[in-house]
Amino acid sequence: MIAPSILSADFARLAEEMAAVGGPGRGADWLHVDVMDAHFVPNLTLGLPVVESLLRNTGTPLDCHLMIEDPDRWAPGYAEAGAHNVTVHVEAAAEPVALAKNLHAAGANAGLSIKPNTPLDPYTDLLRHYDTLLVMSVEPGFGGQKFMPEVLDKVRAARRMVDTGHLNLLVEIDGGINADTIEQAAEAGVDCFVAGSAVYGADEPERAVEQLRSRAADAFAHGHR
Ligand SMILES: O=C(CO)[C@@H](O)[C@H](O)COP(=O)(O)O
Repeated sequence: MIAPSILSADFARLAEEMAAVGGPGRGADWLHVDVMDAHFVPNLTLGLPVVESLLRNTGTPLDCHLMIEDPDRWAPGYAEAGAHNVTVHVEAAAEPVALAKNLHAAGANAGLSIKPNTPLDPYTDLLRHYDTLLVMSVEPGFGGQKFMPEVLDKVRAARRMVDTGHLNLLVEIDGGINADTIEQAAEAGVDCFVAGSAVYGADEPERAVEQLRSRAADAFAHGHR
């Protein structure tokens, strides 16, 4: 799956930018929306009122990545608004099990994200309550950063736990994904790739999505033969 990150889109033309990457069946599978509060990360983007408008203007499922403090308080609002997947950071959530239950009760899938230096091991039991694991492959906060291949060990570990039935979730990766880096991520076992600058920085964003998808599919098959 490919989830273009609208962080790299033109914020004055978000409806057109979402349409430019297509939708289910042709183009983007999900649209990735980075919510940043200038506290959990040193950047400020958008919040619930904008997400509500985005939901009214697209049929593509929204994948909301909350890089915010106190997600226990704020994340359920994104689920109630109709986001398909709401991801919170394990480093910020106070009661992640209760939070996942609240997200499910509000009708969304629950995602848990880990920063590059956060280990996976302490959270594997917790992940049984989640539908998505978002492995950050850059320090969260900004688009256009360099991919950190060292996080792929966490992807491989998560993939093994999914393939052996210990976990039941999608493995997602975010940060520095482009035509050069997507193959190693796919070989490690990623299911869903977030890409911002590689999609919205391309001359033809929808074509960039399809190129990423085809490279990932070939590499995934290669890594799991
Ligand atoms: O969450 C983030 C950044 O914190 C990402 O979703 C970025 O939007 C990815 O941008 P690229 O690295 O693909 O340019």
